[in-house]
This record gives sequence, C-alpha cells and structure tokens, in this order.
Amino acid sequence: MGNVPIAVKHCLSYQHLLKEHFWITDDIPLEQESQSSGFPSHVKIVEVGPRDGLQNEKTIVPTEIKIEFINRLSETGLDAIEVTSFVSSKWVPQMADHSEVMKGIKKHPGVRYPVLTPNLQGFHAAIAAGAKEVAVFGAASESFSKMNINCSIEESLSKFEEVAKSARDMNIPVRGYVSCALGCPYEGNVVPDKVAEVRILLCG
Ligand SMILES: CC(C)(COP(=O)([O-])OP(=O)([O-])OC[C@H]1O[C@@H](n2cnc3c(N)ncnc32)[C@H](O)[C@@H]1OP(=O)([O-])[O-])[C@@H](O)C(=O)NCCC(=O)NCCSC(=O)C[C@@](C)(O)CC(=O)[O-]
Repeated sequence: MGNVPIAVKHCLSYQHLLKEHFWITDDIPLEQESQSSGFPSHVKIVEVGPRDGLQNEKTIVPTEIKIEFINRLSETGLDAIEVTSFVSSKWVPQMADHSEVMKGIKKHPGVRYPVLTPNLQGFHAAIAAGAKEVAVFGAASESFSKMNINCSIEESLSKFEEVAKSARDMNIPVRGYVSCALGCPYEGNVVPDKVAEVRILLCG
C-alpha cells in the first residue's frame, strides 16, 4: 500500500457501517421511510470511485485508464464525479497524476468534477489544472485527522478556512467532509456532539 496513510486504509466501508450500525437497514418500505423519517426529499450523490475507490490500490493505475474510467462514468447520468485529490504524492502515490487526470478528462455539460484539496497548496494546484469545484476533508476524531492529514482538527479547520476564502473569491464551490461521523478506526466511538461541532465549524 506504499505510503498511503493508515487512515486512508481504514476508512469505514459500507459493509462495516451496516455491521456496526444496525439501524441502517433496508427493510423499511420506501414510502414509509420518506413519510416518517424526516429525511430530506432530495439526496445529492457524488461518485467517488476515481478518487476514494482508487486511492488505496497498491498498483498504480495508468493515468489514461483513470481518464477513460471517468469519461465512461460521465456517460452514465451522474451529476457529480470526484475526480482526484491534490494531496502529497508521498502520502498517496496513486493520486500523484492529479493534474494530468483533471486536464485529460472530457468535461460533460451538466456534470460536476470536484477534487479534494486539503490546503492552499492543493487548492492552487487544483485550480491550475482546471478544477471548478473542490472539497475539504475534516474529521471528528483527533487521531484520524492526525493520521490522515498530519494535523489536529483545529489546525485542519484553519487550513480549510484559507481554502474557503480563496475559493469564495473565485466563486468556486467548496464541499466539506466530516470523517468518522459514525465511529473512528482508531478511537472507536465518536460522540455525536463532536461531529456536530466539527460540522458547524466547517460550515462557518
Ligand atoms: C495533507 C498533507 C498534504 C499534509 O502533508 P504534510 O506532510 O503534513 O505537509 P506539510 O505542509 O508539512 O508539507 C510537507 C510536504 O508536503 C507537501 N505538500 C503539502 N501540501 C501538499 C499538497 N496539497 N499537495 C502536494 N504536496 C503537498 C509540501 O510541499 C512539502 O513537500 P516537501 O517540501 O517535503 O517536498 C498530507 O498529509 C497528505 O497528502 N495526506 C493525504 C490525505 C489523503 O489524501 N487522504 C485520503 C483522502 S481523505 C478520505 O479518504 C476520507 C474521505 C474524504 O473519503 C471521507 C471518508 O470517507 O471518511
């Protein structure tokens, strides 16, 4: 797995979440769920295969294959495809070709192509490669934050603020992740208040 941070290797999988969080079941009839759950009527889906799906692969996937993968995804009717991440290639070698991938894909009208940017350095590189939407990625667990982006939650929020300020000046939308909302691979349980706190600070 090269230099991929341990946090990246241990992101909770869908199967893990189903196992650990028994309240996520598929046996509620859809109609009842939408009437009684109070969930929003609209859900935004961001396809993260080219980024989250590939970042842990031991074998480096050739850039042209990534581009072809994203181009084919663009033809499936998806609204948003997370293309790559502008992170350190020492930490995540699989994403080292972020600029080539971003520049090489066919941008379909109506499809958004966000990328991950943990700091200003990543943000500037993303913009130079043609990104029109970015995402910052925080965590509700100190250990996860340290293992993933090598800084505390507080430090990460100040880096995200710098990204958000620059993005605002350029009219670039920013999405925010809060990892470990349902638990941390290092710390176990994460209290909901901590998730809410990070989420509020991230939105601020
Ligand atoms: C965040 C950093 C970059 C900090 O990395 P660092 O080493 O702490 O950074 P630094 O600011 O001290 O700089 C050290 C070196 O990194 C370089 N550097 C600094 N920033 C950048 C950058 N943006 N792009 C490229 N290079 C960068 C910088 O230029 C310098 O290079 P040197 O002088 O040693 O040659 C590092 O820890 C990193 O790349 N971590 C990987 C994070 C990552 O990609 N994680 C996986 C994605 S998150 C995820 O999967 C969870 C998510 C989003 O899916 C949600 C969920 O499912 O939970």
